[in-house]
Amino acid sequence: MEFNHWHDRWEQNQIGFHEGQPNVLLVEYFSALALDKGSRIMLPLCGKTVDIHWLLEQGYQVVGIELSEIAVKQLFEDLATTPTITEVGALKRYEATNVVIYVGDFFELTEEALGAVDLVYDRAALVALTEPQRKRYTAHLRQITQNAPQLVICYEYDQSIVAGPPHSISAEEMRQHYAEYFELKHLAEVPVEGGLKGTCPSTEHVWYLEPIN
Ligand SMILES: C[S@@+](CC[C@H](N)C(=O)[O-])C[C@H]1O[C@@H](n2cnc3c(N)ncnc32)[C@H](O)[C@@H]1O
Repeated sequence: MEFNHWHDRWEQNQIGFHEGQPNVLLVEYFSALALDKGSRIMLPLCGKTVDIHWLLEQGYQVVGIELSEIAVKQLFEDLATTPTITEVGALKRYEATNVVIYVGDFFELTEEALGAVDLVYDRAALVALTEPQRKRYTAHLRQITQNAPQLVICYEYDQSIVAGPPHSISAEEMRQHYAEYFELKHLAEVPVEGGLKGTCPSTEHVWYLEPIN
């Protein structure tokens, strides 16, 4: 059912979540992480985000996973590069210089297929999922990335006014998923201009999750 929702949205081009420019909070807060050039950044549930272009331009490697092959085909068209396509278990692997994107269900992605990751960048991934899925998602993400640090951008608002996705993620929920494994650094809270979906007052939050060793 959830899969159909996202496939339908891509087929009908109902992708209001897709930003036509690099995410402003990514651009503002990324440099503070002082990540070495060439580091490998994972984008779960990546869509065809322009953030991938921006990260590549900054000299990073990108690995992502996205359910919709429509999105992944459009991403490589936008990147103006022809990927090599192979099959890896239940997933398809699109690869070009410095970028690997898996097509399929995030929960099918293994640690072996993913490879080493220096940072997870989660923009609109956690918020895309229902509460039971979020518990599975955070556990699986931690496992396949071996608790790599994360930059997380998510929304918070009164979920009784607007139904998700995007779902509202409170600080308490972030702690429930991650506080056992990471120090949670709250980098910013920014009001969403005009409210969520143009109606509901909302804030966008930026978190940095630093692994506890
Ligand atoms: C809200 S969008 C965000 C996309 C991207 N992160 C961005 O910022 O534009 C969520 C994306 O997750 C994808 N998705 C949903 N469930 C998924 C799953 N189980 N595995 C992989 N991708 C999934 C959807 O197709 C959709 O493109």
